[in-house]
Amino acid sequence: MTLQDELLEAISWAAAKGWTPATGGNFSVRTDEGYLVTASGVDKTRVSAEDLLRCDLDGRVLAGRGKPSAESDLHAALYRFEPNIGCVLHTHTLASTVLSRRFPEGIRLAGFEMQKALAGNVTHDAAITLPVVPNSQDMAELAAHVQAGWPMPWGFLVQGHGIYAVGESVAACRRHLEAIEFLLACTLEETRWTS
Ligand SMILES: CSC[C@@H](O)[C@@H](O)C(=O)COP(=O)(O)O
Ligand SMILES: [Zn+2]
Repeated sequence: MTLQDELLEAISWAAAKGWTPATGGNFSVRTDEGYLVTASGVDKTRVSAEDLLRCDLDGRVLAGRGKPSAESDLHAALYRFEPNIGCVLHTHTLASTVLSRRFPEGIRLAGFEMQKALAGNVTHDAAITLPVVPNSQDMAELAAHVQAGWPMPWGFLVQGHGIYAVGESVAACRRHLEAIEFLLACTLEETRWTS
């Protein structure tokens, strides 16, 4: 399968899960020349190859129709920060939106078997933190918030906004995104018990 097809499949998968409401979310994969990213404002349940733009690592459009994602420059920054990042998947989910507002200092996870789906974790018996960065419409500012908390090997949450998952490949990034979403759903449920 080509990288483009892997990306399109990942977008359809995330959209089918209901993680991209009202055109929310953006998605990219690293290429030889930079990255391939979703166009801005498209319905992620109906994305096709014509809705992807080719960009260089400075975020300049090399080819493609329409405008790149409003958050394309953040994708570019992530690829520049870490040469091992091969894919960036961003979703707007209920749990990530609510919990990133409730816990802006980061979301502590401990005792979940699913933590092992996040690279570098081999046991449930560890406390890890999912970073949360303040939201901004200015991608340079948002990227600076992310850089200040780097490294973030699985991704991060943007406050009141959603999840940015990263991974070495599309498959690894999908695993991180799904694990983060599952761990957040568990945490949201537990937060309800205790509040
Ligand atoms: C529909 S609100 C979400 C947007 O503001 C943005 O955060 C987003 O995820 C999608 O923007 P896009 O420009 O389509 O990539
Ligand atoms: Zn978004």
